[in-house]
Amino acid sequence: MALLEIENLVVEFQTASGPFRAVDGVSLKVHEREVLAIVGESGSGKSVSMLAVMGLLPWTAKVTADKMAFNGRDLLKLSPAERRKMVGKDMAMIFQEPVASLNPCFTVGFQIEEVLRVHLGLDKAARRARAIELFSAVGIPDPAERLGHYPHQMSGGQCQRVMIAIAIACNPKLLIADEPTTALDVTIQKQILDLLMRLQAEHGMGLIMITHNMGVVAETADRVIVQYKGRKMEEADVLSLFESPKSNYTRALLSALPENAVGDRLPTVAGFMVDEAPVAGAAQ
Ligand SMILES: Nc1ncnc2c1ncn2[C@@H]1O[C@H](COP(=O)(O)OP(=O)(O)OP(=O)(O)O)[C@@H](O)[C@H]1O
Repeated sequence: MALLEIENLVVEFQTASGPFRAVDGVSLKVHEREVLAIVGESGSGKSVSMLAVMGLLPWTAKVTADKMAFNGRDLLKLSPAERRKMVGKDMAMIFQEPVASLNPCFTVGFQIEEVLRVHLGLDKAARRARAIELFSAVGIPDPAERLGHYPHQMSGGQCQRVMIAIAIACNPKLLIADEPTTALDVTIQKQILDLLMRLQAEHGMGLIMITHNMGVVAETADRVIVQYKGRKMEEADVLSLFESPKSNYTRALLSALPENAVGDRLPTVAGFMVDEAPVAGAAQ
């Protein structure tokens, strides 16, 4: 049984100019301990499809699917209260902007301890001990002292480590990482990716890595979904995708890697305003 199984997910937003379809019939599966990358350019519906799984979209979004099941439970039938119990505990998400994702009004210690209180019901002493343990696990120096800091007192990389600590606090079965390194310095990006991969392996989590970076895909993923304009264009294991991409869009993404630059001009993904059909089997 897949950990997460989605069939024919459609997300439409009500906008002033009428309905806008951000996700158009995406299907995917993630298994325990598997790393699935969802790759595609900005606006291709990567974040919206995962926010739909988490139940974190605004009321203007209409979410429909033939199936949306997590760990054997039908997400489409869960009450809001049941969903809240699951999100942040069994499935967790980290975001692109770590500083903005934390609440500036509370210490990072309060924020992680609140997750431990709400989801696990730990008492004060146990919460503090576990928070220190989690901060150490994600490589935050002087963890006991750091618990008393506010987000603005920490660097972007440190805040992302805090976000990761919060996300893994309840040992989730599935972690969704939405461009987790994009907002960070290049030097820090690799450290955060390495940390995520180490934690994924240690905890045996399923991991969905949302990215527009093919380098990140190559370093992390077992399987890849290529998304474009809300549709799944191609799905393949990571080696096949790099060695023999089937869709023209995937080929264009790969040829747009900076190492393929000629002279001082970076390659671009051009000419995809024309619609390309998904490759056979991608729509499943
Ligand atoms: N609340 C909203 N109301 C209307 N449209 C929205 C809303 N949220 C997202 N969208 C639109 O849905 C589309 C998909 O957005 P999404 O954030 O999923 O893209 P993405 O592939 O994750 O890109 P990025 O890498 O830039 O985050 C975009 O065109 C976006 O403008």
